[in-house]
Order: sequence, then C-alpha cells, then structure tokens
Amino acid sequence: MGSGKSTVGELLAQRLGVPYRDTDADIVAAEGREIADIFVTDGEPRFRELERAAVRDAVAGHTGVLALGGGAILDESTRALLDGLPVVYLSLEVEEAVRRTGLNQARPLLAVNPRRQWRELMDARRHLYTEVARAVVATDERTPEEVAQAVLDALELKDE
Ligand SMILES: Nc1ncnc2c1ncn2[C@@H]1O[C@H](COP(=O)(O)OP(=O)(O)OP(=O)(O)O)[C@@H](O)[C@H]1O
Ligand SMILES: O=C(O)C1=C[C@@H](O)[C@@H](O)[C@H](O)C1
Ligand SMILES: [Mg+2]
Repeated sequence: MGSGKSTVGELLAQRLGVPYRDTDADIVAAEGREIADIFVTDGEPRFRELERAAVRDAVAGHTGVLALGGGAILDESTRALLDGLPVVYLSLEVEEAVRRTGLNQARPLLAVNPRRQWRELMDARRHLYTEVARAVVATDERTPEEVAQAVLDALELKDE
C-alpha cells in the first residue's frame, strides 16, 4: 500500500499510449461507495469477493496498464490469472510507506498503528508479491517518473 501503483500506473499508461485501469477504482464505481465503507459495513471477506471479480473482469476486458489493490494477490485464483502476465511488484520500505500513506482513513488496513500494520501485512504478503511478479522495482528514493522508467527498463518496453 502506498508503493505508487496508481500514480506510476497512470504515468506508465501515458508513456506507453495505452489505457489505464485500477481495480480499486472499478470497485468504488460499481458499488457507489468508498473502500473504507465496504470494509466497515460488509467486512473484508466481502471486499475480497468484490476484488476477485473486479480483477477477473479487468484482466479479461482491459488492454493496457492495470493497477491492482494491494491485497488482490491474497486470492489464489487471482494469482493464477496473473500467471504469465508482465506483473511488476513495486516495493518500498516501511518508513517510506508510512510517509506516503500517513494516517489515511482511505486505507482501512492501516487505520490503526500504520507502521506495525504495514510490517505485518508485508511479512504475510512479500512472498506472494514476489511469486506473481515478473519484475521487482524498488520505489524508495525515486520519483514516480523514475519508477515508471525503471518499470519500462525492467520489462524491456519502449515508450511511444
Ligand atoms: N515514487 C514516489 N515518491 C514519492 N511519493 C510517491 C511516489 N509514488 C507515489 N507517491 C505518493 O504516495 C501516495 C500513495 O501512492 P498511490 O496511491 O499511487 O499508491 P498505491 O500503491 O496505489 O496505494 P494503494 O495500495 O492504497 O492503492 C500518494 O500520495 C502518491 O502521490
Ligand atoms: O493492501 C490491501 O489489502 C488494500 C490495498 C488497497 O489498494 C485497497 O484495495 C484496500 O484498501 C486494501
Ligand atoms: Mg492505488
């Protein structure tokens, strides 16, 4: 969370001249409410169901850059869908994550004690991010533009 998937995803799409899509935004649009609302009202398991369907639809229907929610890879069928696709894991260290996300209520999983929560989430997820990724790009001390360039280099893509 806060690694810059949405920010860098948009930049990358511009550089490549392709559409950009974000499954978090798809869920918010389809549900007509914010992610934090879905977590609080319906619970995380319901959010994960919506997310699984959103990723499935986006992978099937979208050509371009797709940003996934930070927890999408927790779902085994989602990981299977991503197999063979040019997935990039944007990594970052905890201090930078906390600086970027702050005490932001829009990220319900970081609402209380963000530093500890972030560490715990990453300890549980890091191996899954690595498993699905074709490339890992570190984002600490890089501007979003530098990260976008590093992604293009890692995937050996040229912009238009
Ligand atoms: N390379 C960067 N350097 C500094 N700040 C950044 C960088 N990339 C993103 N940010 C900032 O960090 C915050 C989080 O970025 P963003 O929303 O793109 O992350 P995300 O990975 O999409 O998060 P989430 O998993 O919550 O959707 C934003 O305020 C953004 O402007
Ligand atoms: O890392 C996570 O589990 C999340 C990340 C965000 O992108 C959102 O999908 C939501 O806040 C959950
Ligand atoms: Mg995002």
